[in-house]
Amino acid sequence: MKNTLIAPSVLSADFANLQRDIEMINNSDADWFHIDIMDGVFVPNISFGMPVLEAITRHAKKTIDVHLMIVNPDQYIKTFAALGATNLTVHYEACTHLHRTLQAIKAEGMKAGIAINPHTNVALLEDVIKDTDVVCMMSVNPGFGGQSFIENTYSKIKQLKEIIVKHNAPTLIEVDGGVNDKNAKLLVEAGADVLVAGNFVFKSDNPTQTIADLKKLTSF
Ligand SMILES: O=C(CO)[C@H](O)[C@H](O)COP(=O)(O)O
Repeated sequence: MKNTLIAPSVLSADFANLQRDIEMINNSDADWFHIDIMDGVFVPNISFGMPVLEAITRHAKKTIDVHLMIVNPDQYIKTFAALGATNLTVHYEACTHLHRTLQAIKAEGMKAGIAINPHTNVALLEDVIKDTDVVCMMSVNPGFGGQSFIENTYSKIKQLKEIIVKHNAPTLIEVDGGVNDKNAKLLVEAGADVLVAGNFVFKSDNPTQTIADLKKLTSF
């Protein structure tokens, strides 16, 4: 039985009612809180920073999956560890010494993740895959929620899964961007382990039910 992990993206939450939305996730079938940190440099958007993350982790009762869409992520590893991040994911495209960055994340007691943009070939991860706990595969261009899913993601997942199996790596495949009820099962069949969903969850009439439906749809 495949137990797919569901990670609602807080980026799409109602920030005027953030505690309400955090409690919704706490009480739902979701597995992770997906936290999108954007600096306005690596991506053309600024989301939120440490004060908001501190407020989230004060109330969140599930895995805190932090996705850094920032330049110079090495500068902030200790900060996010202190704020309670469970997973810390950096962008391949933002790291000069990626292997060292992964080691630094683990040294702070966090799971180490690598995110790749739609244009980045998964083969570039082969030499660090055994050191990687999560690969966050962007299925939209990073920076905004509510974008359309990029279709070649399926083949990238299959290619990445082959690399993970070849190296007997502990790596989870997380898909981030444009996930919905139309592509979720196909993504899991291609090899995805974790599905990030922002707008599909938070813009629905009943986010709790939407999460439950996604979980049921992808656990088979
Ligand atoms: O990383 C992100 C944007 O850069 C978001 O997590 C991603 O887009 C999820 O939002 P949605 O499900 O609405 O696409």
